[in-house]
Amino acid sequence: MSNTDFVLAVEDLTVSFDGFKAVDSLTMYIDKNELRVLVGPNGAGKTTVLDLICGKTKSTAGSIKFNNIELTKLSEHEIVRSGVGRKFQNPSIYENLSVYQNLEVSYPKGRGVFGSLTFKRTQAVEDRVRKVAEDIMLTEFLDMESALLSHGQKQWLEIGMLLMQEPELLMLDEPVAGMSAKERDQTADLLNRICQNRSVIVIEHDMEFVKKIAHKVTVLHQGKILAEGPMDKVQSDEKVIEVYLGH
Ligand SMILES: Nc1ncnc2c1ncn2[C@@H]1O[C@H](COP(=O)(O)OP(=O)(O)OP(=O)(O)O)[C@@H](O)[C@H]1O
Repeated sequence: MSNTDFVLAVEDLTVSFDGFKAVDSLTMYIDKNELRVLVGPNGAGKTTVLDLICGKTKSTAGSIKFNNIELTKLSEHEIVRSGVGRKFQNPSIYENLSVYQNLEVSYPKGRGVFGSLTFKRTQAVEDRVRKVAEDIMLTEFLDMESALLSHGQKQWLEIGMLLMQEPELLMLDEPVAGMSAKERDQTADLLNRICQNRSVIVIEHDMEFVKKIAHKVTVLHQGKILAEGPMDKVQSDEKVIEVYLGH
């Protein structure tokens, strides 16, 4: 069955590593402007699902359709160009560049990191940098060297660098790890803002944070879906309590 009503349709997705199925016949649909959170015990397959969607890992079977384009046949670069952004756990920003420059180099038609003499700082780039800086709460820090930002601000900057490319699907792996309580709240607000015009998939263990952001939660266990639905329903699911929340 091919479904065209979803931004992302994952169907019967499987990946085996030497016979071990890290993701096992997974079927999941993500709506336009949905914020979905993947939870589950260590080793459940959460990171592997994101690796499969962004093309870092190739599937053994099944399909991943993004706006009805089959992603399993595309390279990582082609997947990025099709509108999928992925943030890994550790921020990978250019520490010696300013916040402004980090955002600027992330603009799809912007200059490369090593600079291009022909690059002109167009109004479109400037406008986009300022809009994204506002979204990620770094307007006051645009001229600051990025190395001087707090850990949380570096995470936001990396989210901003992805936003510069206007992805239609953004995937974030444990975005609040290592953040203060205040930064977690600010990140929840940030994610609630950015999913207003794109879909977002977040992997997260902090259930208080999940409550603040999730439209729906998918609980993975041994590469399969154990439960899926709104947070309150998932939280009271006996199977979920037994294998995950009760620990
Ligand atoms: N490239 C690989 N080769 C072999 N095994 C792998 C590979 N990638 C993942 N795995 C295995 O697949 C399983 C799922 O791992 P994954 O990292 O997706 O889990 P997770 O749910 O993200 O866990 P965590 O919460 O600890 O990050 C684990 O048993 C892991 O060891």
